[in-house]
Amino acid sequence: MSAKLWIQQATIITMRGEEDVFVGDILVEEDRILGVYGLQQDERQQLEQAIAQWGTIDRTIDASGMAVMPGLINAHQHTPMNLLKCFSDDLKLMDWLEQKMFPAEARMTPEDIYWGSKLSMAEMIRSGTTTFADMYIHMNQIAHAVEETGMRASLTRGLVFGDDRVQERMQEAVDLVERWHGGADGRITTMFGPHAPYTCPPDQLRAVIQLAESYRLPIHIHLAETREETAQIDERYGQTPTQYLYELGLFQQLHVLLAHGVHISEHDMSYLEGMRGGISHNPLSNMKLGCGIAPVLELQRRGITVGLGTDGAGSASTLDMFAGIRAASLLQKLHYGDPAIESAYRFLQMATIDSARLLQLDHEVGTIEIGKKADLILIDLNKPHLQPLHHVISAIAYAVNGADVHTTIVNGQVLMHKRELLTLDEQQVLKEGSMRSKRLVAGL
Ligand SMILES: CSC[C@H]1O[C@@H](n2cnc3c(O)ncnc32)[C@H](O)[C@@H]1O
Ligand SMILES: [Zn+2]
Repeated sequence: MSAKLWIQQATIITMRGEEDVFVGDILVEEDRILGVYGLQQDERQQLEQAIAQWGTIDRTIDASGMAVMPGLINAHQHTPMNLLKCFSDDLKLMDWLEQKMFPAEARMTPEDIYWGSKLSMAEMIRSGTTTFADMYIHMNQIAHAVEETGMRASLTRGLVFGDDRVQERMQEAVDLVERWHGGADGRITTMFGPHAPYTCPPDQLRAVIQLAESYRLPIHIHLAETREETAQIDERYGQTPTQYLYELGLFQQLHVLLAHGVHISEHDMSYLEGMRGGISHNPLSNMKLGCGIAPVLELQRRGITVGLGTDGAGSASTLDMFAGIRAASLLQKLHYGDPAIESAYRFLQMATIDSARLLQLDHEVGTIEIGKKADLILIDLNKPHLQPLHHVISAIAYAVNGADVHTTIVNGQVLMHKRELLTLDEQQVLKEGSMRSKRLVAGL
């Protein structure tokens, strides 16, 4: 249960500035950070006073030899796709979707979605992700899984149009929003989710934009993932995918979470400049599907927020955001042929506070600050691949793996401690996941 938690003697990485790294203690009361204390004498006195006022303490965690940082925020995911991981690799996006994913998804029952999303949540909690943005079907099941696991999530009913079930799908999107926005003690928020320019014709896209505007909620959509998408949208509408969304008015009022943004030209960027929201960069998925390298640094130079996601495990094969951070950084070094092109710290920001901005949660999570939600991870640094520790930020960006996460806390609740999952029956999740995945992929 959330109550009074004292994290002692950690290397605290607040993500409020590159130099804001120090050894100290954190007090958590209920769901929020009550205090952050360094080793200076006055801060020690403040800590002692706070502890004295508390009286009883529910839990102390000795975090010496560990780093504590804000939980990672995966800005683009399809959680149930963990059931479809590593069964159909080495295909191009459209072939992979049409020949493998869509047919497997057509077999998915609500129970499959529930267990597939729980499998992803187990993997995320284990690897230090505390919040994720999800776009999928049967979202009620995912919301229940979020409620039970204690994670924080932004949920979206993905809308693929192309048959006569448009109204039914729109209604499901509305039902999700009405039932779950602000649910699970405020840990769940929602968005509207037209899937992509190539699966959403103009009339339907306009209808979703109107809906989102009437609910004052954001939109989550795939954009400009492949060259094929650019060619297809050009053929249909004589526009780039970014221009297509711009001309439909997507960027006028709404906060928009764009997934991928790989094929965005200099000219396209002028459509995005000043937009609310931004782009989830998903380097693992982009590399695996051979999509290309997103112009991350150019977008950021134009003031467009770029956060970090994995995409579903069906394409990324892993939900380990530390692998995503490393990939994002190495890709840009390689792309520019310049190892100094961007700092390690900047990529950690993308996975924390910048992703939080994309989910409109930056007032609550993404940094360690008094009054913010206690979404924290402890990383065990006392390992051969992390020692000697010259520079903790470099170690986290280039050498830490999800398996180094020792403790995961969301909303003040400890979800994993000493690598034991506390809100999930891991054996049951593994068993259900493996059994269900066999049926979904049989013959595909
Ligand atoms: C209708 S729910 C979401 C939908 O998105 C599909 N999907 C998974 N990964 C990607 C990707 O990289 N690009 C586009 N669409 C993707 C998933 O299979 C679901 O059908
Ligand atoms: Zn996706």
